[in-house]
Amino acid sequence: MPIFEPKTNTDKLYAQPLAQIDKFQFDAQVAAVFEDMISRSVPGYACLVPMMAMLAARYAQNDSYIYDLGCSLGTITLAIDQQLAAFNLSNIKLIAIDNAAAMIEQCQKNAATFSLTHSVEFICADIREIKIEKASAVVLNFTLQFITPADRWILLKRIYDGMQSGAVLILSEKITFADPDIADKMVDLHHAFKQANGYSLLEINQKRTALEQVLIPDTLLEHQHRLTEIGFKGVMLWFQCFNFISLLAWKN
Ligand SMILES: C[S@@+](CC[C@H](N)C(=O)[O-])C[C@H]1O[C@@H](n2cnc3c(N)ncnc32)[C@H](O)[C@@H]1O
Ligand SMILES: O=C(O)C(=O)C[C@]1(C(=O)O)C=C[C@@H](O)C=C1
Repeated sequence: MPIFEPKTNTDKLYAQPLAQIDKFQFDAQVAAVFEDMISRSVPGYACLVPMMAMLAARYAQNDSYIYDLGCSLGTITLAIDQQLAAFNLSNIKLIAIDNAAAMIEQCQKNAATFSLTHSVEFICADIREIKIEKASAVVLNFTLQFITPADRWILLKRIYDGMQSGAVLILSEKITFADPDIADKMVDLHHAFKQANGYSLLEINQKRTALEQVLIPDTLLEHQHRLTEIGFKGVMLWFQCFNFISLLAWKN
């Protein structure tokens, strides 16, 4: 019995043997099955979405912006819009950004079916190039891992500089481990999770190859050191399921 039942188009992108495995990219084919793909591929995703939205809503401030960087289909943004209702805030704008045109198009269609209670802007752009300002909460949900490692520090520093006093960064990532035994066990458990959700070994292996040079995970220690070095006052691990984690980092 799968842990998650597919809600939309089922992801079969790697179900057949491929003569050549291209680098994974967030194109129209991926956007069409993304909801199913991420739910069946990221352990804990179904729990992460409402909890991250709750965290963002908890730290949101009046007259500020909340950013969802690498928003894909806008799942987190829509969840934040709902969760804000409990916190009595005014003049909040949600800004959701992704550089994959297919994702932003689908995202806008999704949002149109919701009755949004806040101002929401969807932008198709590279998050390394946009201005970040007046932020009370910034979400990076499995996005930083797709940014070239050399660009990660400066991106996080720009986010930090655009955050108001007391603001938070919620950073979820697939991680790797310094201990090779633990690293192997975590990868094995992640693959078992995928198998339990109906992916075949062929699908798992072909997607792993496609992701190899595209998704480059850091260790938890690397994340913690970088955030502290940049100036975050505190960095707290609030979620972990196998090799998938989420951190809450806050500014003084
Ligand atoms: C794993 S998905 C994120 C999932 C999404 N945050 C969610 O919770 O459903 C990674 C997303 O980051 C986007 N992305 C990767 N690099 C980017 C960049 N430089 N600028 C903007 N978006 C980027 C991809 O297009 C993709 O939609
Ligand atoms: O499928 C995998 O192996 C993953 O690492 C999951 C992951 C991610 O963490 O971003 C990779 C690509 C897709 O965007 C969805 C999920």
